Amino acid sequence: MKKYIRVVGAVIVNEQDEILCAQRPKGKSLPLMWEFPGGKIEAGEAPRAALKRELKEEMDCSIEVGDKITTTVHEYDFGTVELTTYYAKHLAGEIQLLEHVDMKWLPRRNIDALNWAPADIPAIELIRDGSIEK
Ligand SMILES: Nc1nc2c([nH]c(=O)n2[C@H]2C[C@H](O)[C@@H](COP(=O)(O)OP(=O)(O)OP(=O)(O)O)O2)c(=O)[nH]1
Repeated sequence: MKKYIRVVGAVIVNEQDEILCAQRPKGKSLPLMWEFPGGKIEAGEAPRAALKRELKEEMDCSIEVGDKITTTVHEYDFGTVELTTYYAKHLAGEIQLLEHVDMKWLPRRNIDALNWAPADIPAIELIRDGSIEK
């Protein structure tokens, strides 16, 4: 059976209604694709706590986690990813790229212009269309 991987992603919105997009490194799964910062939920961990931990580890910043956007399940060749996205606010700490190769703040209406990881597409459409308030 395929690995089932529970992942959380932070949709960080700034005061200009731009969204933080992060580019994955070359040497890992989904090389150079764009994603929301975040990662795997550890055993026994609450999803929002996992998101805060991952943002500290990947970008050395602290966030406030807000409303859930959506949960989607996508089958990759390396496993099945269940991705849950949450709106979040950047609270403190200059964003560092400790795991990503690039980042962009994109206006909400333009976020579908990047080459997103396939699991992210339903969330991207909801965010772009503003179906969920931040
Ligand atoms: N953080 C994050 N991961 C995503 C998104 N979309 C998506 O398909 N994923 C996938 C990529 C990875 O396979 C998995 C996230 O796990 P991770 O970030 O801890 O994994 P990784 O491949 O970088 O690291 P590793 O397992 O090789 O140590 O979920 C997303 O928007 N954000």
